[in-house]
Amino acid sequence: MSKHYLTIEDVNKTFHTGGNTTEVLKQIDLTIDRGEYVSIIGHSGCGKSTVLNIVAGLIPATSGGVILDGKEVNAPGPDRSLVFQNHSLLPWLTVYENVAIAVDKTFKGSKTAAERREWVLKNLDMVNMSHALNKRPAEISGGMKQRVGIARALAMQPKVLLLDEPFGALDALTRAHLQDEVMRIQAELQNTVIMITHDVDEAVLLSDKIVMMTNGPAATVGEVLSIDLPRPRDRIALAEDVRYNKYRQAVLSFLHEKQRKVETLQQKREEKDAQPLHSAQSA
Ligand SMILES: Nc1ncnc2c1ncn2[C@@H]1O[C@H](COP(=O)(O)OP(=O)(O)OP(=O)(O)O)[C@@H](O)[C@H]1O
Repeated sequence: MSKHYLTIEDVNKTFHTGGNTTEVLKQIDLTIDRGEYVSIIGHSGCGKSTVLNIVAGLIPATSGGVILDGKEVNAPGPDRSLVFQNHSLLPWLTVYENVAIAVDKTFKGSKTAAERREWVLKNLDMVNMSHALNKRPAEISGGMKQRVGIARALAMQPKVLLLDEPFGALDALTRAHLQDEVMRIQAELQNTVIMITHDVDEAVLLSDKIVMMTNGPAATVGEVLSIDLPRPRDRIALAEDVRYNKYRQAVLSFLHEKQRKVETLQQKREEKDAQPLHSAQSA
């Protein structure tokens, strides 16, 4: 058995829709240790959310599988919490109630009502939302909603926190602020996190490891980069840091230069394959 906390093993995913077959993921292999913060980065549509949804148990892999803490994942479960880019709070419930509903469901048998209440308050305090307990989602900003979503996910004490572009819809300042909060919380709780992002700086700042995916169809893991920067990390100080800039450059180079080379090679191969047919037609 793998010694890693989470193993994604030879995962392939093909979608069949309306008579079309699309091979989205091909042979995804990835190992993640307990407490690791892992980002997945790759061009739009390559299959990042599909990987996350498979780990969440929301969709099955066509072949291969996911093992979390020694158990195969084949359905959603409270051991994995998912936070989406567009917060998914229930609009008719208050901030407090949105977290309480998840806490009550998860801990009904193991915590008393008073303990559950305290736990909800603690998690909302952790994301600095104690001042808005009785507000409804429509009355708070996008960044605040996202904080409540993160508090709700953390409050369930999942084995793995799955973040699908959690800061994607936020303005730059709110985004930076929330990234700092997530780093602070991570330092305290040592969660195992898989985060999808399009933002190279965000990936380097937050991660222990960056997984770079190749372009689809049939996307796979292109490279895995370990980010060996000491924590706590300070964005201002890091902007001048040679290692930080080297990591940043490595990700940019993968996304823009290496991918282009692969695409050019593919294009040349396709053109070569098409040539006899083309010559025969024009003859
Ligand atoms: N349920 C589905 N049925 C058919 N095709 C799907 C389904 N879900 C995803 N796809 C296809 O799989 C591919 C990968 O989608 P996915 O959302 O995983 O990519 P992504 O890398 O997360 O994209 P983005 O960065 O734009 O959010 C896309 O071509 C998409 O159209």
